[in-house]
Amino acid sequence: MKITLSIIKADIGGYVGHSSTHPEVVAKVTEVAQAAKGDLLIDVSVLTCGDDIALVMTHQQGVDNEKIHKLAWDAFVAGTQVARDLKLYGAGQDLLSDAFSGNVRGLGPGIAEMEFEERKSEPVIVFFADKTAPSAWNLPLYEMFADPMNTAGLVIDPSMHGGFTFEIMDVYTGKVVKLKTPAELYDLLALIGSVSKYVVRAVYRNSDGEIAAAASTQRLSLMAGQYVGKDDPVLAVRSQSGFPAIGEILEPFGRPWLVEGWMRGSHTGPLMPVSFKQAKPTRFDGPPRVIAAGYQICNGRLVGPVDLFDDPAFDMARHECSYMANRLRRQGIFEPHRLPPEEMEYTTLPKVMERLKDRFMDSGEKMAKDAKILEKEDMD
Ligand SMILES: O=C(COP(=O)(O)O)[C@@H](O)[C@H](O)[C@H](O)COP(=O)(O)O
Ligand SMILES: [Mg+2]
Ligand SMILES: [Mg+2]
Ligand SMILES: [Mg+2]
Repeated sequence: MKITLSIIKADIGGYVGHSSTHPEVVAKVTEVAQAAKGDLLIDVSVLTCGDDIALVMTHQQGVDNEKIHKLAWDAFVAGTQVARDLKLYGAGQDLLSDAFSGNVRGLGPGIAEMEFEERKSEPVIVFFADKTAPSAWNLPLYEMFADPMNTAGLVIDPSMHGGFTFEIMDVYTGKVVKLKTPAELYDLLALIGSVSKYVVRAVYRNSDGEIAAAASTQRLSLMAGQYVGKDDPVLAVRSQSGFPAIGEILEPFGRPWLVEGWMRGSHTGPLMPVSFKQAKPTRFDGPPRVIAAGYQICNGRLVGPVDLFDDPAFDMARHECSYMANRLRRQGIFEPHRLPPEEMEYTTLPKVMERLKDRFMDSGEKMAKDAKILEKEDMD
């Protein structure tokens, strides 16, 4: 049975500020999506992380389907109305357009979709993060699908031994390139290590071309031309029997690393793996959070979710994140905690620079340097 897994997410209003969602808003979004069950949708499950809501949907309409995208859009529009009635913060924040036009791509919401033949048993993990960018998935996807020090199955399991192909997107041009690992591993790392420019869009198994993972790659600031909140990405990963085991997929999150986002989308911070209940970024609007929702898909039905980071085995990672957060917060507004100027292009920082530009005067340094050059030219 061929099914499509579509995850479409948006921030349509925060409670309180940008920290969480309001139950009445989530209930409205759920109600609209549930109404399509048995007709357009086989099943739907609603997840929240911070101030974002994700619709995890199964259906048989294929990817980029207008009806599915419109359903998600309508659910978010209905939820926005509830957020407005409650005067929640940033009601309708990620709905960048007044009207739906064929596809939610480019309209604000994040999308991760994949179509596949449902296996005898189909375990899937949906990761959902708040206060960060799609590039947050670059490092863990590399570890899950290309690093045998993380994923033992790459060495031990014959069905994974052929490796995986990564589809990488340049977020500025929208161009994509496919790189095959292990053969092109170093080329892959040369690209995805540049997290502000390249993001992983999908991963495929080399032996048969089966899709293994799909991620949202939408960069809100590039769509809106200014900072309107962080992208807060989603990622779907298929597991077991020729794909990495659940434990291999979760393992990268046990050793925290730094991602971009956090306060005002302008800082570097650790990505903290948390339970559904702890997905409320409060300290300095963070640190960035990620949840992992496990499902077994049964004839399209989403059996789950299981809260996979609700596990004491991730306590150490959470403590480590708090420790890393303390160390970084000591830097205050100074780089490298605050992102470099190129990354601040879509925030209000350029406006400050513009206001100050005419106040820059020649310093004695430059005049002295110019005088030395003239002196040298005269002597020559
Ligand atoms: O990045 C943030 C929100 O991101 P999000 O809505 O989760 O995409 C926050 O840190 C805000 O930028 C910050 O709280 C300031 O918000 P405003 O007062 O400018 O709305
Ligand atoms: Mg928000
Ligand atoms: Mg958010
Ligand atoms: Mg956001």
